Amino acid sequence: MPSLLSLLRYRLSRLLPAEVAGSERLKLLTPFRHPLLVSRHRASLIVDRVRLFALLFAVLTPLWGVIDYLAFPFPLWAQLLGMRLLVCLAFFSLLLFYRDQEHMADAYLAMFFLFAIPTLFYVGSHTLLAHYQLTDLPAAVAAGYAFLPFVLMAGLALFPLTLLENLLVGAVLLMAQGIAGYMNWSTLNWPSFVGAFWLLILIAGVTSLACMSQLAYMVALLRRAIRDDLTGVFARNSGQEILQVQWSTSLRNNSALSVAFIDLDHFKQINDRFGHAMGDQALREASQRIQSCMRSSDSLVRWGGEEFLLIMPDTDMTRARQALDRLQRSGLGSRPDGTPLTASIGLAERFYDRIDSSSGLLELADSRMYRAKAAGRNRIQAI
Ligand SMILES: Nc1nc2c(ncn2[C@@H]2O[C@H](COP(=O)(O)OP(=O)(O)OP(=O)(O)O)[C@@H](O)[C@H]2O)c(=O)[nH]1
Repeated sequence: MPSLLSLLRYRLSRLLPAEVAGSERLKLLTPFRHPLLVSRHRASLIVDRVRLFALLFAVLTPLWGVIDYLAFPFPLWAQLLGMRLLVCLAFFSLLLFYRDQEHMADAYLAMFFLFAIPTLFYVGSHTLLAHYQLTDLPAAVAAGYAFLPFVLMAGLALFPLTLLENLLVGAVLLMAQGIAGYMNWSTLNWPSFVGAFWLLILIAGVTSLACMSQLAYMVALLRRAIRDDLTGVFARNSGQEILQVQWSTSLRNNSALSVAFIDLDHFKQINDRFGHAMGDQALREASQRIQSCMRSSDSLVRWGGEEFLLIMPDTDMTRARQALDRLQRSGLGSRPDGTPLTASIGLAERFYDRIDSSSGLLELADSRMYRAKAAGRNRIQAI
């Protein structure tokens, strides 16, 4: 029995892409606590997909007018064409003029526009079609208008969304379809409508899986691109991006921003005496120790070989100093000979040091780190 249970657990765990680490799996469920870079890249990917969708719809919507012209009497086809041209204009405007700032709020707004435009068209076209008694080919073409929610639901699969986001959008689409049926907007008869509604629910389920697996691959690829292989903390390139974002945020919110350079002391000796593998182990342990003392909003970056940058948003000099004192007390691990591994730390803060650029803040923290080295190592230099 236990072996059956463990087999089941194993099989279930294999349903998720293997690239996604255990701790990352929760990120597939809700958008909360996504790391800054994941949110930024996800937001810009979603807005790019919205643009792709908008281009596709902007081109296809007026083209369908030819079929309306062949199937429907005048003035129905002309009224529908008028609506289609408006929709085309709205999609082109979304494609050309929507500006995103790599925030999830922008991504949600872009998706809202993308889905609102066809929804308005859906309501408008059904209101119009309801005034005509259509039979044969015109009735068959009119039935096609009922399938727009299916196109939207399936199109959702293009986006890297969490389960919660997907359920919310899916629920709105299902609700809209339900209301359309209740108000008799649908061009389908009741039995066909109910069958179609079930189909829409099934598509919603498949779409959720597609969205989550897209997100899973995005998170995994991003981790590889932005993380340092050895320690798992942010690599230098992503650290520079994070610093830029945090600097802009601190300017916008008029909030504190502290950065600290942490350089391990006499690290070369570990490599020279005990070998590179032991050096690697010491680097991994030190980075874990630093991370365990940080807040979840702080970012740890491996800036160079044995040098780390700690970025602490919303943290003034006093609180940053307290955090680093705590780190020094808890230690950075031990060297292979059992003696403590120490670091020289240079700390700078935007308001306290009256700094007006992110590069100035970095330079000051770096120069203070060198002063900590010169003053005898294993210390924090904050002035
Ligand atoms: N094992 C290992 N060593 C590394 C890695 N990256 C850099 N190093 C080593 O880190 C050492 C840094 O040496 P130094 O710049 O002289 O610094 P230090 O010995 O810590 O001396 P101080 O900073 O002055 O206290 C070099 O021996 C590098 O080879 C790495 O990924 N793994």
